[in-house]
Amino acid sequence: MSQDILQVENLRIRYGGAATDAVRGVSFTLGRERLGIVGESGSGKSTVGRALLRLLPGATITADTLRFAELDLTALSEKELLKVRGRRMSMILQDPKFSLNPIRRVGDQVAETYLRHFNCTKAEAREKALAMLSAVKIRDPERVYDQYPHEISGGMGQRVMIAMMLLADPELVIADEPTSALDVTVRLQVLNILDGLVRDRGIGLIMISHDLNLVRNFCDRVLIMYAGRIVETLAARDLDKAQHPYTRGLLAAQPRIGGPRAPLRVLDRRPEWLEEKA
Ligand SMILES: Nc1ncnc2c1ncn2[C@@H]1O[C@H](COP(=O)(O)OP(=O)(O)OP(=O)(O)O)[C@@H](O)[C@H]1O
Repeated sequence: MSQDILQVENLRIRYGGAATDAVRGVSFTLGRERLGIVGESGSGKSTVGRALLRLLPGATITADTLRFAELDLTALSEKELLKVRGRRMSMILQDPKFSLNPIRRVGDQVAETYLRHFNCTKAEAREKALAMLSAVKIRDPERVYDQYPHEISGGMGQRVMIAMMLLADPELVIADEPTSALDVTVRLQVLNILDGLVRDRGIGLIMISHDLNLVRNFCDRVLIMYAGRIVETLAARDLDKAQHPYTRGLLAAQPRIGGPRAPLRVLDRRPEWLEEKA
């Protein structure tokens, strides 16, 4: 049997009312690895991520295959999805402000994730939540547990979100720009945590990012998306050897610190890149 955690074949997604598909025939597999998805804003990266959790109300999702472990994701009912989301598959978003409930204590929100999926007491869920807050390097978890979201910093909020998403020990984590709002030190800590999950627990990780340096250094493989399609798939270490002119354009458009001053490059876009492959 395949070791892939995820198999995606010919995934198409159209938002309600849109004239064209936001994602147009995307295919890839994910093993127990770190897979980066990069591309400019609007290329469809987040839409692919959300489609895997079927978190796209009003959008039409079709695929020849959309398989997560033994599950056919296209066939799951909403009730079945509730058992999968946050338990076997979870998504870390860029900004904790949109994901934490402002009027509930941080720790209660984390513990609730555990209570929802496991048959345990509130005290056990609290213990689990405190342990996970420590695991994401929150120094005083007891104090943070009792705080409200507005009382903690953005970096801490992001770690709380990550704790919440990892508490139920998921097999697949989709991280959508998880570190772009964080300062450099916290960012490294978060990447270390995610890296440890892949190496020690064998999860599959999808890292959605604009940051080519990040995916080059952190991921095993990279998918490059342009206008709803994957234009190139590469081993992350080979990113600089990319062949597709769009990927080459993305690489060339990165600002370089310390190099000679030069005008920032503008991305070239050609109509033939939009064409469907035969
Ligand atoms: N809720 C929505 N309703 C309608 N169209 C949407 C919605 N969300 C995204 N889109 C459209 O789908 C396309 C893909 O957007 P998506 O957010 O997936 O891109 P992205 O590559 O993740 O961009 P970013 O890096 O800015 O998040 C874009 O054309 C976008 O305008």
